[in-house]
Amino acid sequence: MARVLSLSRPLALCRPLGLWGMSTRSMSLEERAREVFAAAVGAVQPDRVVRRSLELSGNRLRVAGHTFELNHNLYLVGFGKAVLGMAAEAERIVGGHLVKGVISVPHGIQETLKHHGKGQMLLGADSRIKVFEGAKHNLPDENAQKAAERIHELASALTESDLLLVLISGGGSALLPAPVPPISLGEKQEVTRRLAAAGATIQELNTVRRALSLLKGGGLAHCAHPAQVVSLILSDVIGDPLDIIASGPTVPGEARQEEVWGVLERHGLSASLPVSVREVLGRTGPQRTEGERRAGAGRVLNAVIGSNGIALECAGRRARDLGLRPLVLSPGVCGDVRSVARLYGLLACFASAPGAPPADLAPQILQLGPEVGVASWDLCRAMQALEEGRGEGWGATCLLAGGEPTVQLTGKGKGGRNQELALRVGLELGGERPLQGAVFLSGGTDGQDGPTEAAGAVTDGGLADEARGQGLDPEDFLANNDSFSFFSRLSASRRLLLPGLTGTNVMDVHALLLPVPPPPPLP
Ligand SMILES: Nc1ncnc2c1ncn2[C@@H]1O[C@H](COP(=O)(O)OP(=O)(O)OP(=O)(O)O)[C@@H](O)[C@H]1O
Ligand SMILES: O=C(O)[C@H](O)CO
Repeated sequence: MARVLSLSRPLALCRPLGLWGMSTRSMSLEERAREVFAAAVGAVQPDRVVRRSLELSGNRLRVAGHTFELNHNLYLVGFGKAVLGMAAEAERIVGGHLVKGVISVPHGIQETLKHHGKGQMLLGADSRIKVFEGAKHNLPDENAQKAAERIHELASALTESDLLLVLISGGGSALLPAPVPPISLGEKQEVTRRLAAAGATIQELNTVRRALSLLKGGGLAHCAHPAQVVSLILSDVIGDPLDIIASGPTVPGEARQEEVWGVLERHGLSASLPVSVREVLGRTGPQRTEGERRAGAGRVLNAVIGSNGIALECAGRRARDLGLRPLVLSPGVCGDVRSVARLYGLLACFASAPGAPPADLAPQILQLGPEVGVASWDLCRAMQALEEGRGEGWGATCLLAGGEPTVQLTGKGKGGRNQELALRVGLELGGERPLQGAVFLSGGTDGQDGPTEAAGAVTDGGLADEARGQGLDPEDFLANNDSFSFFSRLSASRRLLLPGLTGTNVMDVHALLLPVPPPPPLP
């Protein structure tokens, strides 16, 4: 088995950002929600996650509890949206031993990071790492394929005394296209595009990609054998599954043909595949011998160095510093934004009811759990903590969650899942019995929500009245998936979350700030 590690104790490095030093008492709940989000994003900055995972002392490199000898035998490859910043930091730490490197990063990213003043995420002029930009619009293209070829060449030339540092983050699949011959890049693009359009999940999409690629599904580790491979992974998938993140190029495992065909059939592609794809999928027998597979796997260390869970833990720390009572619900929230919004609305009612919460609330909350990827156990734990919080004398509770809900796109408006979720939660909080003071924030940690310049939005129960007072009907905007236009036109955009491109991506962060409920009315 390849060694699989998750660095789950990053708390010493949760550094507060932003309005640090300002008296927390003078901050509104909305300001605190924004600070908590900034802390979540700060905790998973590419340079920071690499800094806390690589420790060089003399010629010894320590990674995730393992030590490797460096002797000008280090090579580096990487692919993903956050990889430029990861590579810049890695070179600062181990550059003295680095022979050469190749990374594949999104089209235009160097210019964008420069423009946003993120110089620490750029490589120096004398860098030994060659940068390829490609995969415009997150689709594999010829530039990304060239990068994949260089990465393939570099890995294939390594020897037993070499160490290959692999930097991986979300978006890595599109940035490392190496179709198994005779599949052409165009054919692979077509299969991926059709699967995505048919609504395939990232697990399904990457199950197919692993089977059609030379480098995915452990292919890169296989090429690098007999060198030692160390992968540092910034996860953008719920549950941090190593074989799915960027399609697992350093996670050995044979493609399970039935699973691949199952996905293609489910999404109506199996009867109309290109001949080349059929041929590759029809090949029988293991493509690598068992001995090769075992040998390769033994020299691979995969370490998750940044994830939504880590971002939430650090956000919780910051919430505590800001006088809030942190409560992490789950880093695995998924499902339709309508159900997710309903869940947060119900949890807010549960927390805010004067005296004991109404008896019918807990069953309704538990019933929604499976639809939104949250285990009953986590919901029970959260409800218990909310009840206990009433007697503890803390200020507001900051309920934190993360993940990647989905939006059913039926309209033609401009928006993103975070803005749509925030709008829907705002309406829930202002429902039949408006909840006073509760604030909700939803933001994409990459700083970009859908095709908009915002990361998300902050709302509360006063949203609907505020909008109607300005002649805006929230329901009309929702019906057209037009949440960005809604928030742009409302109160001079003050509810939008606009951090700019952050250079990282561990999916979305949700923060529901719940003030202490009023005491029950006197009998
Ligand atoms: N008008 C809209 N309203 C709401 N959601 C939208 C709209 N247009 C696109 N989206 C959603 O935005 C998402 C795509 O945007 P984005 O690139 O931020 O997410 P992503 O593909 O998951 O990328 P990443 O993982 O890098 O965040 C999809 O979930 C899509 O449904
Ligand atoms: O690159 C990919 O495959 C997705 O971002 C999931 O990691």
